[in-house]
Amino acid sequence: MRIVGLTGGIASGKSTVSNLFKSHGVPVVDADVVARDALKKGSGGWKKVVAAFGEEILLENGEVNRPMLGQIVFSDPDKRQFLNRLLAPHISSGIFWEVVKLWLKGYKVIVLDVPLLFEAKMDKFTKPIIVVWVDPETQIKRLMGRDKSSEEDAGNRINAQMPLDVKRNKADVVIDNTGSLDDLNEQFQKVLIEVSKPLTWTQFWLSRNGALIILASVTSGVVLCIKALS
Ligand SMILES: CC(C)(COP(=O)(O)OP(=O)(O)OC[C@H]1O[C@@H](n2cnc3c(N)ncnc32)[C@H](O)[C@@H]1O)[C@@H](O)C(=O)NCCC(=O)NCCS
Ligand SMILES: Nc1ncnc2c1ncn2[C@@H]1O[C@H](COP(=O)(O)OP(=O)(O)OP(=O)(O)O)[C@@H](O)[C@H]1O
Repeated sequence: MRIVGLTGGIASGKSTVSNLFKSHGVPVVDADVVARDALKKGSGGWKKVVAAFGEEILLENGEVNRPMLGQIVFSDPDKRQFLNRLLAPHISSGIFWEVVKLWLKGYKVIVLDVPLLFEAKMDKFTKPIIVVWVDPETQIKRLMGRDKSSEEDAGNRINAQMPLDVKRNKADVVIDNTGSLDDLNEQFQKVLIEVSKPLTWTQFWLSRNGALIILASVTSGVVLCIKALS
């Protein structure tokens, strides 16, 4: 299986590119969705966040007040690192299981849409790595437009990530999304051809057996736990 990395800056257009992949039948694992699940009321991530940030971070219905938590962590790098450390194991295991499910369904190509692919060092599991780039003026304009946020809030969110130019230099493929949606679609069609090329025999062997070894390890771990508990 080919695991394609899709990343970029906040509001650079990753979800827009993800939707193009999905509309062409390529499944996408969206790290933002996984991260949202990891913060759902009662989950392991939720418990850690409530213990760390206090019950004042909750809405009346017990869910995390996301805008409030966002205000806190995007204006304070230490608190953001702290939140990242709390949620990272839940997000990476959530992504792992989504990948396993798609692999078991027989998909040959899947896309991981992970805003913090480089920051979280998940880039080593994906090939090729696609970076969706936009120029800084367009990025802040689109971010403020989409989230109805102030220039200060949008700037804080942009500065919370590795600079987009640095990400661009680490990419195997760059999609420049500064232009129109038609421009984006034109670039996407070339990328789609590239990522749909069959794997070489070596890549195929490594991906198939790598996944089998991981599955076997997880299964034997579960069996050992059940034996130890019984
Ligand atoms: C702080 C939270 C509650 C704010 O929620 P909110 O609904 O306002 O934003 P949302 O989750 O939709 O994220 C929007 C974008 O912000 C950026 N972003 C999110 N978390 C982070 C972070 N920790 N560091 C830098 N950028 C981030 C991403 O580009 C993301 O696409 C939320 O972002 C969160 O739980 N973040 C920590 C989990 C995480 O690292 N998510 C990114 C997945 S790799
Ligand atoms: N080429 C384009 N022309 C005009 N608007 C665009 C273009 N591409 C994306 N947008 C708009 O810009 C905003 C940001 O795009 P999108 O949500 O895809 O970014 P993202 O990288 O997924 O953001 P996030 O990191 O927050 O998840 C959205 O409102 C989207 O509709």
